[in-house]
Amino acid sequence: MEKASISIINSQSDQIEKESLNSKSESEINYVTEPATSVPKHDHRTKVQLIWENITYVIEKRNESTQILKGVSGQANPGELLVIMGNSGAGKTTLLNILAGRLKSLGEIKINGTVAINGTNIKDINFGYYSAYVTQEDILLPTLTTRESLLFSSKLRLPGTHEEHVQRVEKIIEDLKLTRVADNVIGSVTSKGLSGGERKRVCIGIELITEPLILILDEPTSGLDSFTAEIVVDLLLEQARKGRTVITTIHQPSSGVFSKFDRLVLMCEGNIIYQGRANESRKYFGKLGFKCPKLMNPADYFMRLLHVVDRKNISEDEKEKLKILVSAYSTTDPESEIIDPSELEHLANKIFKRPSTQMEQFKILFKRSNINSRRNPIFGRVKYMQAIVMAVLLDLTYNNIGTGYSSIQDRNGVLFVLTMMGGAFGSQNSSLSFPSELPLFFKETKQGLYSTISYYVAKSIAELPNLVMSIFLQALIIYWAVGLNNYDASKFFIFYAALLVLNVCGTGIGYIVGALFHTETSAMIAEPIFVIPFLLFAGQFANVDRIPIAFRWVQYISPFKYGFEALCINEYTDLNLPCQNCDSDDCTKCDPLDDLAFYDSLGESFLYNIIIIIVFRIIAYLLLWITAVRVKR
Ligand SMILES: Nc1ncnc2c1ncn2[C@@H]1O[C@H](COP(=O)(O)OP(=O)(O)OP(=O)(O)O)[C@@H](O)[C@H]1O
Repeated sequence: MEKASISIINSQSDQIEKESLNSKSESEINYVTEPATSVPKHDHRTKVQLIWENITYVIEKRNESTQILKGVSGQANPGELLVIMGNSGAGKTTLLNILAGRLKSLGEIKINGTVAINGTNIKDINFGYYSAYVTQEDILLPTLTTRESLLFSSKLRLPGTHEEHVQRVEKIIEDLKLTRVADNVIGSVTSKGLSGGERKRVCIGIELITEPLILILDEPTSGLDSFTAEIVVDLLLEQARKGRTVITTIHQPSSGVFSKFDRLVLMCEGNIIYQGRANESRKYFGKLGFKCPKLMNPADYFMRLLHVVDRKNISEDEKEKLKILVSAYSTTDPESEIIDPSELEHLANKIFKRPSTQMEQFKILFKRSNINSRRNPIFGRVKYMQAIVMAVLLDLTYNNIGTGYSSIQDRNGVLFVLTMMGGAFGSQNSSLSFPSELPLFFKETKQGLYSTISYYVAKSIAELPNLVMSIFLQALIIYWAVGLNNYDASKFFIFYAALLVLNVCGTGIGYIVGALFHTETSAMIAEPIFVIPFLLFAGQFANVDRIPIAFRWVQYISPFKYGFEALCINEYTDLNLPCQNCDSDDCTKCDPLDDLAFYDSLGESFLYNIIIIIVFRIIAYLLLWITAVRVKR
């Protein structure tokens, strides 16, 4: 589309709206320069037209250049639902991401062309402030309810009092017809929750919180049945009718859904081959000789028409068809309406402000993580179950350990198993903690809703209470059933503290694994690779001279070494145990600590593990921060 061909049409209604806008005070209209006020943030009467011109997307790999988008131009108008369709691999998602400002030239990817809203290049403004992007995947916390998901998002995105947030959320729940499921948990593949359509509506609702002027969606109806898909499309139409500019890709719409589209962009092999009113598309292709049978869904017909069997070896017939479609399109003059560019001149040079301070972010994220760790079985039920089952098993094995000679071996055994469990279980559970939330973290961090440090600190602290409680229960059951320290109550709390510190060290290893491996499966597989060396090279579970020289240093940073040491020092100090089987009082007294070659004091072994906790957590934070920086790019 030539820019020159775009004329300014000021319809009567636009004029009336402009006049009413003009009658408002400057502060009311100019929401852009005053973002930190209360609702509503955007004035709906502000209309935004998105125009993209001559967009090319080229991948240059090893002297080979692949052109994915071949200089496409077009426009999306306020008050309309624009749907992008095309064959698989046509470049729909690529174009959508460029329009949303989510793709930039980087490395082998070269992007050219301009995307502008009302004459302002989106590169010159904080586009995310005016637009919202709904991803194809539903990125939500499965443990939160619909209402909670919207409320936390509202608090993270906008300033305002609790009452204002509640009011805004209730309105969205009502508008999106989610009242019936407002207090139902989102759920996931493994735990039943909302239906696919309801989940999609929650995702859209979350993006509507900031009242964006442009709503961009990637395949919002994927995986939904035709009835549910129609509900979602109706919702998008409602949003468009409120004055928003709505752009979406849609895969296989039913004829009912297709008939609802306002405008249609059809793509084939990186070209736009139709752009205009959806209800005129059938006629357009008919004129070109591609007649859609009367009873056939036009969307199905177009998909068949645009289908390319093998992109690398396009057949002569397909080439001919593509040539006709591309050349016919370039000679058409797609309808052109444009909003007066002066209307949003104030969009330029907009400086985005985070809606909340670090402390506010921390408080909101802490509350959200707290609910998640209470409801997520990995951090809640599973942790308690693990702790109690292992405690019972140890009790059955070491019950009433006594103070005889053989109890030394048993004590070493029970303390060793506890050491292993403490580090390994702590690490295993928390290695899944980040991956389960990373998609949401990436999305929100990309939107600039909070800093990595606020998220990290809030999450680490929120996950502690379950750990503290479950380890306390475990310690309580084991200590008294086994008869550790000959039932000396004063030493119970040191025993518990040593176990807890060890578990917290383990969670540090888990966080590092989770921050390095971004999916639950890869984190689960990688976790033992990180834990076992700490165990194997701790210097106590294999003779030091067996450990390869290159790995001997590992013992000095092994939480297992200091954890086991602390448990043993607490156990054997002041406990008189005979060195051989003998019943008399003058049996030689043993010093198991000497046999174990423990030369640190109790305080030192605690201190070293506390240092390890701090260092591991800093490493995990840095890894997460690096990932977040990469995602933002
Ligand atoms: N970074 C990239 N590296 C290599 N190829 C890419 C890259 N990005 C996109 N492509 C290729 O560009 C083409 C268009 O991709 P895009 O995801 O935009 O297609 P689409 O029309 O959305 O397809 P679908 O409907 O199947 O999702 C595809 O062949 C894809 O493999």
